[in-house]
Formats: sequence, C-alpha cells, structure tokens
Amino acid sequence: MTKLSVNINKVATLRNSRGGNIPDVVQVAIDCQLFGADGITVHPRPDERHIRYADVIDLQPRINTEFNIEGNPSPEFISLIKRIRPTQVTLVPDAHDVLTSDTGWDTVEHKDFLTDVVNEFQSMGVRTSIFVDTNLEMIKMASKIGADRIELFTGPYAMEYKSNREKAIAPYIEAATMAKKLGLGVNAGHDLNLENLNYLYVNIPWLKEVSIGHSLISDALYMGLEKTIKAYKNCLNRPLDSPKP
Ligand SMILES: CC(=O)[C@@H](O)[C@H](O)COP(=O)(O)O
Ligand SMILES: NCC(=O)COP(=O)(O)O
Repeated sequence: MTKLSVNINKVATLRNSRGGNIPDVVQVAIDCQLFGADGITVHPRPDERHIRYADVIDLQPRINTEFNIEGNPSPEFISLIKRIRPTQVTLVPDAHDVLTSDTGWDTVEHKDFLTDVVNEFQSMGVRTSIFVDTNLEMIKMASKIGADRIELFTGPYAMEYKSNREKAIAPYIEAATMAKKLGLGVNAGHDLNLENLNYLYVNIPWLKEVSIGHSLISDALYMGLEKTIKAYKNCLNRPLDSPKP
C-alpha cells in the first residue's frame, strides 16, 4: 500500500501571511488525518517562511499517523528531530534561500556527513530517508550510507509528464527498481498532483509513500480538504487512468 503523506507547509504560508492563527495548522493536520491522510509532512526551513519550529512541537502530540519531517540537517534541525523523534526524517540538501526544493543529494560527495546523520537518527528510532534524483550512483551510495529509504525528487517527472509521460517515468522506474534491489524503501515527492500521480503509482506500485503539498492544498481551495484527500488517495489504489484527450 502506498501511503499519502500530506505536506501542510502551504497552510502555514497562508497563516503567516496575516499573522495570528488562521488557518490553524494543528487543526488542519488533525483533520487531514481524519479525512484519510496516512501521514503528515512538514518542512521547517531555516527562515521559517511557512512551518515554524514551534509548529513542529505543537503538531507532534496530535499526529496519530506517520509524522515526516523534512529538512537540511543543520545543528538546529538535528536538535529538533532529537526532541520530536518523528516517524521519519527526510534529509533534503536545500540551500537556505531556495524558492523550493530543486535537487537531490550528492550522496557521494556528502557520504561521511550523511552516514553520521543517518546513524544518529536511526539510533533514536527514527526512520531515515534521503532525498535524491534518479541518478543510480547516488542511490547506490544512499544504500551504502545505510538509509532506510530514498525519496525520489519528482519535480523533473512532473515537468515532463504533460509532453511525454512515457519518457518522464522511465528514469524513475529504473531508479526505483535499483532501490528495491538494494533493499531501500522508495518514497516520492515534489510537484505531484491529481494529473500525474496515478501514472507514477501504477508504474512503481512498490512506492512506500508519496508526500504531496502544494498541489493538494491548492486543489482543496476548490474541492475542499476532505474531498481532495480522498481524490489523491484514490490515485494510489486504482488501475491506470486512460490518457486524457
Ligand atoms: C522536499 C520537497 O520536495 C518538498 O517537500 C519541499 O518541502 C517543498 O517545500 P516548499 O513547501 O517550501 O516548497
Ligand atoms: N517531499 C515532497 C513534499 O513533501 C511536498 O512537495 P510538494 O507537493 O509541495 O511539491
């Protein structure tokens, strides 16, 4: 079963835009779980542009599904993970000033650092996932580092999906097949939406988790959160959609 982890970063973006506590990030997380989300994902960035460290602390006792915290493992981030001990930590190589995540790790260059961080989090009982591109050498090294899972950065897949979905999915099938052979769990995320998600799932049915935020929260503005979450879940347990005309 491929789990849907709802990333609530953009709920916090809306809240922060006016100050105060509307929408209430914690209540949205509670409701996402009631509506069928298998997990909640947050990405507290150093500039706290959306999810704040304080949000992560407030969320922790209210998450009764899987709690996935993403981020670049700075000393502050590592301390947060030590305090929260979420279900999973996803290590992302983002620079502080990026608009959004736009690349996976160079696991070869950062092997020693990532090995230490993975070992530290695993010693706390936290599942570790490394955000990677479809480069097979990077995935092989993620396995040598000892990560439990990889998260495939699906930005390039989403970009190419509309023009040529067969070409878009090919490197992801190859990467996910390699990861599976190496004993790595396979997660996926970034720019997934109601148009491209089912094709990813049908071609890589052994996906453990997809984490989806921007498009899902945007869709909820039109469809409502409960209907939207059910629509995304439905993409993860049905045969291939016929290509849209
Ligand atoms: C790692 C990844 O691809 C996304 O989860 C990322 O967290 C999105 O970050 P923003 O919500 O800040 O765009
Ligand atoms: N890891 C991907 C994630 O959590 C959400 O990415 P997006 O759907 O906001 O692009």
